[in-house]
Amino acid sequence: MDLSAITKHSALHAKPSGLLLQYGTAGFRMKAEHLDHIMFRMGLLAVLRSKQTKSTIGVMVTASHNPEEDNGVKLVDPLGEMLAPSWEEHATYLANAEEEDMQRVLIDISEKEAVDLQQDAFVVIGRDTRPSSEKFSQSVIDGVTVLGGQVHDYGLLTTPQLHYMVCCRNTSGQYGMATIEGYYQKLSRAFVELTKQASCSGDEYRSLKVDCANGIGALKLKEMEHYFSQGLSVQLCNDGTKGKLNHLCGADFVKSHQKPPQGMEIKFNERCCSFDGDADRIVYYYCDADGHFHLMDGDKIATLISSFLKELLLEVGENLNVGVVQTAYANGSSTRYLEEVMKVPVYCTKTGVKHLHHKAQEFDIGVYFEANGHGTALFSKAVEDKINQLARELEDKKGKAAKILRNIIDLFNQVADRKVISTTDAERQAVTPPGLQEAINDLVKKYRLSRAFVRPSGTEDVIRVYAEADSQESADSLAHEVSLAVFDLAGGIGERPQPGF
Ligand SMILES: CC(=O)N[C@H]1[C@@H](OP(=O)(O)O)O[C@H](CO)[C@@H](O)[C@@H]1O
Ligand SMILES: [Mg+2]
Repeated sequence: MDLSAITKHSALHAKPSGLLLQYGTAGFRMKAEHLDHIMFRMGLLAVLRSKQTKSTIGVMVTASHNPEEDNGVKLVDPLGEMLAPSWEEHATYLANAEEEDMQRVLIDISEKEAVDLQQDAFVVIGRDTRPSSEKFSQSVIDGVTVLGGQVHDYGLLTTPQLHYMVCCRNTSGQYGMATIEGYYQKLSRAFVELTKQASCSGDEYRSLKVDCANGIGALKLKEMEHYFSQGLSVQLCNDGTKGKLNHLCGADFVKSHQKPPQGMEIKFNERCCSFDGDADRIVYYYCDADGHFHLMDGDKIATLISSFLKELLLEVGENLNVGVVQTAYANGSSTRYLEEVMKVPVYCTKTGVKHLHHKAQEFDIGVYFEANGHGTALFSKAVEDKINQLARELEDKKGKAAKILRNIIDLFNQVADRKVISTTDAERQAVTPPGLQEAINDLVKKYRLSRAFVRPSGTEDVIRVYAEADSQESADSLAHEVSLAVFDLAGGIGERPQPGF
């Protein structure tokens, strides 16, 4: 380690004094103006992680669904998973070190993790379309190079694409080619094959309106469109030519407001979907003949995927262990349906893809989705080998089902992201401040089929309130009452919460 070079370069990316940040639900997120030092330091950390794992590490510059003025950064571990929890702690430690402590902190982390400093390091970088992202990826590159690491900057990428690149590079191309071309080829081939195998493949099933949240999804879908040939026709809305990133559009807006995004006109039965700012969430929706809006969120997607997989497995005659993983934000009726009707075991983890991903790895096939549209299906290596073999050996109906399963495996990009209020029981119960959980319990009792919980966000400076009940009015009213309890018991500031949003 050239310690004097590190000190010199670090001073060019100086930390605002007194600023303390934490590696949260999905990395660091903040107003962009406070983040330059974090970018440089995450470049340094990525080199140490790369040396320790002797693998390529990814760095994604994005703040996903947050407003355009924010930015953020997350590290991607060797198999495309989110950074290991112990390294999240190192990230927070390094992010908060004062300038004069930088050398000591880097040495500390290297010693704790037995990093061989002589080892080569390789880091790949991607970024979203925020105005601040390009400059920030330069700061990451500065951090990587000053510690002697090599860099490949992929430039503009979606988060799932960066995860894919990292996995390809660390599996010597077995997962796919580590190029944008390789990504489009692998996914579109599986998709086109699947549409040929599907029983309903008329034209009306092949068009989709896509709300791209005015973000990176628009650029990348435009590139990918050509690979679908006749398989899919997409119409892009909110493609970034006019509107602001994530403003009144995108998956987060559609999910939390339960209405269509601005900038998209929906006709009866048109198939529509929304991405978020880094295109790692998707939610689907349509309007019925009466103009009513129907959202197919992560809960619904998980239910559809797991029932489809179970049907195919029954067809091929394989009895595999399929599980679904959700968070506390999953609607109670989806959990009941999965457990009682589908007879699928359902598990609840803390918010954040890393927690769901980890749990889903325990199954032969683990389907996980956050209600907001983050998710995928994971197939164990043994299951993947078995399905490949069945697809080769079986014929007729069984063979067809095995081939469909084979294409589904390729289509799901399986590499994944792995204060005053504190919570327990997968965040469904508030432990502090005293009296808050009791107040919530009393409010929930007033409504039928209701649930409610609160937790501090890990990506924004807010407390999130969740409520469900047997009608929209009851859910809104419960949400309002719970937010008042939070305001009163957790020291709310500013105006008291108003009903509705
Ligand atoms: C309720 C909700 O949607 N929370 C989101 C949000 O985290 P918070 O910690 O709630 O701010 O952003 C995360 C990253 O995108 C996502 O994984 C998570 O599901
Ligand atoms: Mg995102």
